[in-house]
Amino acid sequence: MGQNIYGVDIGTSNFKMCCKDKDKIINEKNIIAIANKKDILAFGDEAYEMYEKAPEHIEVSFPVKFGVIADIENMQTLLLRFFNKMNDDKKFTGNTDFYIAVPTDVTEVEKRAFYELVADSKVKAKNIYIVDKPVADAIGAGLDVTKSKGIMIVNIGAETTEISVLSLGGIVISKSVKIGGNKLDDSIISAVRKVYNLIIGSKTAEGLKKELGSAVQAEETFAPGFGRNVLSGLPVSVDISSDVIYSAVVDPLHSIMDSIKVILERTPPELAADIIKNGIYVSGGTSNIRNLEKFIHQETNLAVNIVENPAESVVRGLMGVVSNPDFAGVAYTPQDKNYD
Ligand SMILES: Nc1ncnc2c1ncn2[C@@H]1O[C@H](COP(=O)(O)OP(=O)(O)OP(=O)(O)O)[C@@H](O)[C@H]1O
Repeated sequence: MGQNIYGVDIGTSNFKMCCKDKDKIINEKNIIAIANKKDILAFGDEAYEMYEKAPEHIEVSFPVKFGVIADIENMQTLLLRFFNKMNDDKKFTGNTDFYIAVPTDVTEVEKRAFYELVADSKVKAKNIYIVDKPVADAIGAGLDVTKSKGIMIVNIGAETTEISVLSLGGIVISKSVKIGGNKLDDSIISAVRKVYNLIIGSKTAEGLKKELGSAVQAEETFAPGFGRNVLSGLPVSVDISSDVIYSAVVDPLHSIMDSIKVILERTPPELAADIIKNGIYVSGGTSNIRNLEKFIHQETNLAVNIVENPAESVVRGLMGVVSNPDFAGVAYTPQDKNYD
């Protein structure tokens, strides 16, 4: 009988899982495709291929909305599928412990749902621990969260941005706003329709964001956008300008900036001094957008550190908690926090 330890970061757009004994991270779309309301056709990246393309009898859905679990049954199925994939579909017979990253600025019931998801699932976890997502995020960024030093970490995901100030292994302030990469995609869809009379899907918008997106205005480049012309109704390909994409993404980025400024204003002065010295740490998939560092620096005058491989920072941090005894104190059970 072996024992293995898994870390999970259940995001709105992406599911991330790692395992202590395997040098492997699963990072796939958190999505499931079900036919005739009962047959699982595909999950993860394979199901995402079907998104916005499937006929009526196939439902392709994301079970997490705005960072919280909206569809427990499908999320449990996905957890088990990803767990089996991590184990190469071989039956694992030993003990399994789970470390789950949980957002902080949500209700206790919503937090507890993450615990129950794993507790009630067929992964048969022996022990389940919770780590606050911003704490795991900072550890994944390579920071020592246990010191009496203020750390500001901003995670810009798909539907939420979590802005937190940490010290001594705990959260001093944390605020979650419902703006992330998906808002940028929606904004691109509207702009492309307005400027080019072109209706595009969300996958095309996401592709344009990755290819042309920038948080500050940069030299104009073009990429093809495939969609349907509003007037003729016919499918067409149009060369989309990076200037149009920039104008679309800058508004939601400014809204995120406003929330960062609010948290900076509320940060106790001694911790603010540490943030001035060390800068702001930025993670989450959306922090991959070009020139974000420059944009946040222009707005705050603070140094900005974009975390390496920012979408996987939280799940890396969970493995940091497991492997470094100095971080043992940041993991807890619902009983410890009385949200039982
Ligand atoms: N190169 C890139 N440029 C811009 N955005 C990107 C890039 N790569 C990924 N993204 C965006 O990152 C987002 C996914 O990030 P992440 O995996 O951190 O989110 P999540 O954890 O699923 O969401 P949430 O934190 O809201 O629950 C998507 O909106 C995606 O389009």
